[in-house]
Amino acid sequence: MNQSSTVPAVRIAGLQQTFDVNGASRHVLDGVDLEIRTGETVCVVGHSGTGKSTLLRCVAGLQRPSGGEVAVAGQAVAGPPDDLAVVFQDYGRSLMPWLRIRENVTLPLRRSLSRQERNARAAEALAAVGLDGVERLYPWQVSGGMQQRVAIARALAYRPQVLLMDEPFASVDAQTRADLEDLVVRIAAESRLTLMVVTHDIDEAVYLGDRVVVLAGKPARIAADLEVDLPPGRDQLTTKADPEFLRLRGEVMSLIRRETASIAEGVSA
Ligand SMILES: Nc1ncnc2c1ncn2[C@@H]1O[C@H](COP(=O)(O)OP(=O)(O)OP(=O)(O)O)[C@@H](O)[C@H]1O
Repeated sequence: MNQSSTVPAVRIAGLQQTFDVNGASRHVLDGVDLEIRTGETVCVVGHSGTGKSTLLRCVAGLQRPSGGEVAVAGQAVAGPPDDLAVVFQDYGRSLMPWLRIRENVTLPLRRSLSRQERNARAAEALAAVGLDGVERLYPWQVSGGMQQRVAIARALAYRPQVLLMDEPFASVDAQTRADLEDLVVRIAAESRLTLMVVTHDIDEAVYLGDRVVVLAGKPARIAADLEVDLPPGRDQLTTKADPEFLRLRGEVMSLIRRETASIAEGVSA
């Protein structure tokens, strides 16, 4: 076994995050430990405000943790890592409306590749997300679901080793969401891409993930780290009716419900 296959794609150890809010200290994450293997998809779920996005931002190098360590491909994170891309929920803010779709996709490659190489990458990435022939349109000339595909294509064109997604499908309708979930399942299966997906949606987490991690508590820690033992080749109808899918979904839901109940008790106490 070569050494690179033993180094986790993402390693989070003893992560602490405290924010200073109007002079008061808010302890959000308390000793989070998580390793994600190369090629694995890990979905992070938890109650609203638990610290899921904060955790993702620490991995993306957009938030400096108060304590602990984060490493991507064995390198300590001190700023946005080279081999990592992020897709956010709000495609409307992440795409530049004054740039055509091709230029939006090639934007992160402007310094590193020639125009010809950039355009070839854009064509390949747009084809991978099922968007051939839209290169010359502006983002506002296509639907919301298509805009989120453009944001995913931009991340893929960069050819990252690790892709982070923060509520990537929260702003699209249910059918588009299912299509985008299937797109991500296909991309993850076809590549060695390592994926960390933050989502509110428990069904989505179990459907996409090789593992589902539940973040809970105030301050939050990992309350559960569950292997998703479902057959490969996921399908919206058969996978979501599989007894193992339903069992896992129920387990995650009860963990989050327990958390919601304890927060409510804390508020009324
Ligand atoms: N820069 C910051 N300064 C102060 N507080 C912050 C900051 N970023 C996040 N927080 C607080 O940290 C907590 C966790 O926020 P975070 O956005 O990570 O939660 P989340 O689980 O992603 O929530 P949601 O599911 O609602 O998006 C919240 O109480 C939030 O207000």
